[in-house]
Amino acid sequence: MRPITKLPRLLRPAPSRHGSSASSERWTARATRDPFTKEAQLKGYKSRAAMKLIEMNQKHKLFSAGMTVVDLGYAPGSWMQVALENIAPRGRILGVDIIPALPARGASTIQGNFTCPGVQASIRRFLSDPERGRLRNSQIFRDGEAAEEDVQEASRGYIERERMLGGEAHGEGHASVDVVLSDMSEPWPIVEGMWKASLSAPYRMMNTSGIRVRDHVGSIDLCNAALLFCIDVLKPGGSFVCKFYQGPEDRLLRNRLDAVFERVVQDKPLASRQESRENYFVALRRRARVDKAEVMKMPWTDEAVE
Ligand SMILES: C[S@@+](CC[C@H](N)C(=O)[O-])C[C@H]1O[C@@H](n2cnc3c(N)ncnc32)[C@H](O)[C@@H]1O
Repeated sequence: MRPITKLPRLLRPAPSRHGSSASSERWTARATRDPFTKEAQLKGYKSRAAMKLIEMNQKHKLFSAGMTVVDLGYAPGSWMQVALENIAPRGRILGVDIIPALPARGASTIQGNFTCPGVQASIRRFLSDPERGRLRNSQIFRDGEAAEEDVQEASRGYIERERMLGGEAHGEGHASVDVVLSDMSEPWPIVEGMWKASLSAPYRMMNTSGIRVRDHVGSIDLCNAALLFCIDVLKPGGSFVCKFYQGPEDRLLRNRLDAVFERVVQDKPLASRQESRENYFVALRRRARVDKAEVMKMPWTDEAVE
């Protein structure tokens, strides 16, 4: 294979205002050698993170055609690309991120902090609409003429349309999601390079602070928030993938996941750098009956668990 000497802009860090810094040169040198970066680039993914989800999907069969997926922390959007490939053409995906980023074609997005109640309310509103971001009125313009029944259909509110679909009402997005993905990491501001950001190559915050305990606790908080959300919106049988940085609270998160899902696997995909404490829990088959209060009441320390 021809060696790749120049990385596409999305897979490169933004240079500093004064040209490339030593750290960005080191980053480029490492990325140029990295087989996962090369493969992601060749396959047209927005980042090498795609290779992690591809591997986890191969092992755990997360996706199938027609599914509804929520992708928490989607930017720049490579997990979204992988999910879309597997759920197309009728499947729907909603990405949520603090930063604005151009979504993959066919995806819907909400920009905001997932831990804010207002953002979660917007997600639920999106999920309670059976169309979930699909174009509603396209059929009206078929052959340039509006059929009367199409006009009537388009003018109905979504609650009425859902009622007409035959009792598929999900309330506030309740239990209508097949897979929740969370690759969120507590964001850390980057202090240079913002001037080069655009929607297709978004300004990206750093994923880790370099302070182990901080990265660990921050990631567990985000996983807990995502797990609570899963209890509300995942269908029985649905799956959840969440990233965390290893540390003493992994065990509690694992116990909570065990209470909500029939099978939980800890995974470190090959594309996840060996030197990183990044790990994933893949939780499969959400149980039908879950008591949210009981799950979140679970003891906080390992000693109390045993
Ligand atoms: C590692 S990146 C995700 C990469 C993505 N899975 C992909 O394949 O392109 C983590 C993302 O999580 C987002 N994030 C972190 N905390 C968040 C929060 N509380 N709400 C929404 N997004 C968040 C960050 O802005 C960042 O874009």
